[in-house]
Formats: sequence, C-alpha cells, structure tokens
Amino acid sequence: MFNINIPTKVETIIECLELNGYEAYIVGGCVRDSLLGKIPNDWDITTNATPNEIINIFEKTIPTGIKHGTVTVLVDNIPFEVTTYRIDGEYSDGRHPDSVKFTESINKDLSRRDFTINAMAYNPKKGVVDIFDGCKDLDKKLIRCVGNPSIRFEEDALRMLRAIRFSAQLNFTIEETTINSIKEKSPLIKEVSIERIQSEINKILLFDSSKLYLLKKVGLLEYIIPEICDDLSEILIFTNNIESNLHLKLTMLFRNMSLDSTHYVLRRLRYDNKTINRVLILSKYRDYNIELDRISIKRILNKLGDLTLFEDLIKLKMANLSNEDPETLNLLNIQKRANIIIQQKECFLIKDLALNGKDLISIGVNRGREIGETLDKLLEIVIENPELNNKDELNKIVLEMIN
Ligand SMILES: Nc1ccn([C@@H]2O[C@H](COP(=O)(O)OP(=O)(O)OP(=O)(O)O)[C@@H](O)[C@H]2O)c(=O)n1
Repeated sequence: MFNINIPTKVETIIECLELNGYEAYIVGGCVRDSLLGKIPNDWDITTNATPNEIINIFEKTIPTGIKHGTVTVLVDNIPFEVTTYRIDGEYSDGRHPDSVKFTESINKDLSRRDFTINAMAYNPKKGVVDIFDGCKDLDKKLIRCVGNPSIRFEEDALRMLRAIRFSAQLNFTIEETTINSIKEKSPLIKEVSIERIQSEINKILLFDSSKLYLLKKVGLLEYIIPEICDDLSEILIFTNNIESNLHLKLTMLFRNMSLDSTHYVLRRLRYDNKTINRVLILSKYRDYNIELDRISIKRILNKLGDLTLFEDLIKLKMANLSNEDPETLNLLNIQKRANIIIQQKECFLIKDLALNGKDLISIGVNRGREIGETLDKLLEIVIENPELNNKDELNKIVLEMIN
C-alpha cells in the first residue's frame, strides 16, 4: 500500500469528517503529485458530507463554491477546499456544469474527472482509490482520459489544453485515443473563455514551450493563435532557448510579427497591461544595437525604464546567438557596465534629474510643452556629462537656455 505524507491540518479535516460518520479523501492533483514524489500545490479534500453538513462540522468555514459543492474550511487560518462527491450535469457551454448532482459514491466522483492520473483519491486508513489505473499511467508517463475522451472533452473543452499542459508539466505522453479525440474535438475550444485558455497557454510556455508544437499538431493552435501557425517550428527554436519567464517567452513567440499585430494578439488573449507593455517594449528594442560605451547603455536604459527590462533585453539578444559567438561576450560586458551605472546611481531617467518641472517654473521656464522639452534636453546633457546632475549646474544651464 502506498503511503502519502499528508499535512497534519489536512489529516485533521479528514479525521473530523470521519468522526462525524462521513467518508473523506484527498483527491486529484495532490494525490498525483504525491505519488510522483512532488510537493502538491494544494490539498483538495472530497467527502460524502453535503456542504451544509461540512459547515456544521467545522468551526470556521467559507461557502466559496457552495453551488458546486465546495466549502473552504479554515484550520489555523489556512484554507482547504472540501467538496462533496459529485456527478456533474451536462456542460451545455463546454465550461460550467449546468447542474451539479451530489452522490454517495467516491467512485462516481472519480468517474467525472478528466485524466486517470487526476482521478485518484487517498485516505490514510484505506489507501489509494484507483479504479481507472491512474498509478499505471503515472508509471507509463501517460495522459489518458477517464472513460470516453470525446465525452470528457465535450463536457469541458479546456481539458484538451489541460492534456497538453500536463504533458508539458510532467513530461508525459498523451495516449493515442485521447490525442485522436483532441484532433476531432479541437473546434470546441472556441466555446472556452479566453481567460482559461490564456492560463493554460502560460503554463505550457513556462513548463515546456516545445510542447506548443503539439498544440499545432492537434489543430488547437489555429483557433488560439493562428498568427504563429505557419512558422512555428522556427519560432520555437528561439522560444525554447529563453529562460522560463512569461514576457520573455511571449516576446520570442511573437518574434516574427509586427508590433501592431503583437499588440493585437496580446489584447485578444487578454494579457494584463504590465505584460503587454513589457512584451511590446522588448519587441521594439530587440534588434536595437547597444554599444559598449556608457552613453549608449544609458540611452537604452532610458528607453526601457529600468535595469530588469535591460537584463531581459540582453537575455533575448543572447538567446539568438551561439555560445561561441563573440557578440555573447560583448553583451555580457554591456550587462556588467549597466550594473555599474545603476550601482553608481547615474541618471538616465527624467525623474532622477536634480531639477524637476516645478524647479524649472520657478527659474522662469514657461509652463506647458516647454517644461517637457527642457527636461528632455537636460537629460540628454546629463547622460553625456553625469557630473552636471546637481541643482547649481542645471540651474545655470537652464538660465542660459532661456536667456
Ligand atoms: N477541467 C477539469 C478541471 C479539473 N478537473 C479535476 O479537478 C481536479 C483539480 O483541478 P485543478 O486544481 O485545476 O488541477 P490539479 O489537477 O490540481 O493540478 P494543478 O494544481 O497542478 O494545476 C483535477 O485533478 C481533476 O481531477 C477535471 O476533471 N476537469
């Protein structure tokens, strides 16, 4: 019998439910990850107690998803999701079950789950409940639907993307009937909300971006990002080569697209403004030629706004080069010099000038556009002559400018 090390708080919840006459198991991802020797992200508990019964048993609960049978139980203020065994109803929108029916049977609850490796439950006294051979599939490194794949994907079309995400996350293969069914059902992905799709795409990119080729192979990519379908194999050489960081991966993924198209696709995929801005600025300066001299480095630091994006730009440029390429060494030296510029607090942004807009007005510069133009000129002077970045010197320069 397998033994899973369950956190004490989770064990307390299971024991409490049992003492009140109910069954309780940990279920899904935490069983899968524990059997793989990985630390689970979270511990989900499933029980035959109804949501009201769960609320009555525990001191502190939050009815987080009562419609779907989920109650959050707080143990020492740590939240755990406890869900009543359920059989889902029809998913007419391919997203949410129209109705949720509870059941008394753990086996029925496991039957409605997506993949065999996610359809196992565990109880410290009873061991692993594994009616779909999830353990065998873990050994064989296989992602296989529970029962009929077509039905599973019709219930929730996102599961097609989840299959590819798990294959990226665990480095597993997708079993043949499951993959054939994804090929057949791929148009159903159009029914799924873009937010859920984006979240899975991000995980694929971060776990193993090379698995995006599978997305194309099964026909899903043409519904999600058709713009990159044609030259995907070339794009992936670069995308796989860059560190696992979302905006770097996205910048590489859209490397053959114009800035306007990149912006359009990122908006369509509902990325947040911070991610969009980072990808756009990195895409804009990806081919910018940075010289080793401090002035050139400060100019690009100014365009990017901070050192982190500068480091990202260097990483992007290096990912396009071989280790032996002399440009690699040059880029490393540029990076070192940028670090020194930052350490020495040299000014490359208007906000770091020794004078601000208010100071300029008091010196006599006209309000409005002239203020911005003067600050731009001062910054250009200070980038070339860092020693002039103090109030007295800049005052003198401004007075000369306006007289
Ligand atoms: N579309 C879905 C989503 C989830 N599940 C089931 O609900 C469990 C929990 O789902 P989720 O938290 O999304 O994923 P995990 O399997 O826990 O994996 P991870 O935390 O690594 O994302 C899954 O294991 C699976 O049994 C499902 O059958 N169909």
